[in-house]
Amino acid sequence: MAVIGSSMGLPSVSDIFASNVLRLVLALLAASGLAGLLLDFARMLRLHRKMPPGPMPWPIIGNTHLLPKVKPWYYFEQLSKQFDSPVITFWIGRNPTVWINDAQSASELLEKKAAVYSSRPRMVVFAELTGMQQSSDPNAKVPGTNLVTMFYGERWRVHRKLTHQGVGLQQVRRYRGFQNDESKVIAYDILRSPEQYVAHYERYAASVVSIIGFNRRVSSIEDPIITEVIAVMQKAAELKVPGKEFPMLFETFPWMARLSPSLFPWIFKGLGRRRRGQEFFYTLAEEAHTKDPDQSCYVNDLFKEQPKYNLRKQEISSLAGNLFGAGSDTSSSTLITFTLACCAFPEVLPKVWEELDRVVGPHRSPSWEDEPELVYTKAFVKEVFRWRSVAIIGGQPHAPVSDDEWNGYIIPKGTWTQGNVWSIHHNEKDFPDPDRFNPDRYMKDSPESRPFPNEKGYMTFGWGRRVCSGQGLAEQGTFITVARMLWAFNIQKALDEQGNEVPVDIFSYTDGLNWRPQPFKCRFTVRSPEIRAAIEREGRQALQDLSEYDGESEAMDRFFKHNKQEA
Ligand code: HEM
Repeated sequence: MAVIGSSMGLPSVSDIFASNVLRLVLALLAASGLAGLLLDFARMLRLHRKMPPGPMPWPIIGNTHLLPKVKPWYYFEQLSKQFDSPVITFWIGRNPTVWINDAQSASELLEKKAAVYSSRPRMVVFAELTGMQQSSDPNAKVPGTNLVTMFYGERWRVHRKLTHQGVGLQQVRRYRGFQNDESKVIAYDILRSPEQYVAHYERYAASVVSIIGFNRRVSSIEDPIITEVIAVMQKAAELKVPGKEFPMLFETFPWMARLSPSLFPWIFKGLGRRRRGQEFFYTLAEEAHTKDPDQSCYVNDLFKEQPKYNLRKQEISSLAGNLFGAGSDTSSSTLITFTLACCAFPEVLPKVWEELDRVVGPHRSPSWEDEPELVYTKAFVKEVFRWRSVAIIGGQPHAPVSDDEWNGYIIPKGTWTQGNVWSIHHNEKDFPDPDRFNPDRYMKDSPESRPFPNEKGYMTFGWGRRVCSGQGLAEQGTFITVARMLWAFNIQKALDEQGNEVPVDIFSYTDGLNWRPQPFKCRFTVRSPEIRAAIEREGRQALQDLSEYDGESEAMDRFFKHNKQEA
């Protein structure tokens, strides 16, 4: 019968058996997939109950569907109010992330328990796929390369120590001379081409770290280190923000990262650029070292330390590159924010001018020695750091090295823990009328001053053991530059063709985790003929003094020419 059936086009017994087996296998696969999903969702629900409050997660996608397209820090501030808790949990895919929204909780968790919150979470895209890796174990199969993303541990300590040898608090006083000179050049440049003020700030910031790192100044706003590197940093900072473009899939299902890169060309194209960037900084370092191995600069120190710490090529590259990556976009964006604040809040200027005119006068610009007497100017600088902090979600996330507890809630080991600096600096309780730029809140006896959990009164540079390595350099440079710009110019809104002021928007910022104001026009008017003469005299002298750092980089020319050809 079976033979007859088969010859008539009916399935044979073996066919029926095979298709039943296939169905069974498929059913088993589906059942085990479903069981896995249910188990995973049960894990999510269990954690949801134990962790700080937040919206109910869905299986697999968590709360991802709730994420706004851009600037999620506003949304997390709202969530914190909605759940009446300064610390909230938000599920990005299958992973819980914790967002800290006020200064007291940030201080309790990230400062007082600095030893616990000293690590970084696993970052599949930004550390593993870029080839940087995160292990802090020097004997790991694939050790970490960059201190910014490295897990807390032995290798991270070596990188942190080396970075501090370059830009630590003890070191940065030595840089005051050329940092001050580069800041004088900003004022001189703005006098001559005020419409390019952003490029002047960027040149200044890049030049300071370039002298520290490579003993070579960045003398032109056309230098590719500005036009290319800062642009790449801005793009990378946008991608790192959880939102529409955040490569959530890889973080949620890390195994996907092992699939062929050709399946995700849009992501891997960007990562390729980043890899080339890593080679680029090594080439620059090697060039500076070969030119003058005895010259005192950071990369020469790194080459000296290389045998002691067994530094790999990629590590030298990342240590040198971090000066630009972490230090140039952040410092220049802070100065752009300062300029916006002057345009939007002209009423704060007369008080700071009164102090600068009294302490400094019109015949020379402010100096480091004036600092103790420039009390209001220092309050002004603090308010610049607070008002629109550049690292608006505190840079990279922290992660606890062991399970932790906060207010009876659990925060498991390795949890992505982010200080929402926007919310921290925008809290009415600590900073009444927070969108108003108001240096008075940093004056001790002012009725607008409020207690804060740290002495500085802001959390712009992060927390605990991962606090910004370049904080001293950035604070000292921002102080001298803001003081000089305030002394030199009346910075105002631009005028249109009819002579009316063009309004500025204090909410119009870029979307990256290092944000800056969207381009806006403004007016720089020198405050007096005596001040103009002083800016010109000091600017010329500064350029002369800085000429010892002038020089071309063939490696850089080659790299950017090659890149242009490839593009
Ligand atoms: C206004 C300027 C700057 C701001 C607002 C800023 C802010 C930050 C923030 C918020 C972090 C993360 C801290 C944390 O995880 O708790 C950070 C880390 C870091 N910053 Fe800065 N930064 C600035 C300038 C600089 C400069 C000039 C350098 C070096 C030349 C630098 C080097 C670093 C490094 C190496 C890290 C990683 C530290 C680690 O993970 O251990 N930064 N910065």
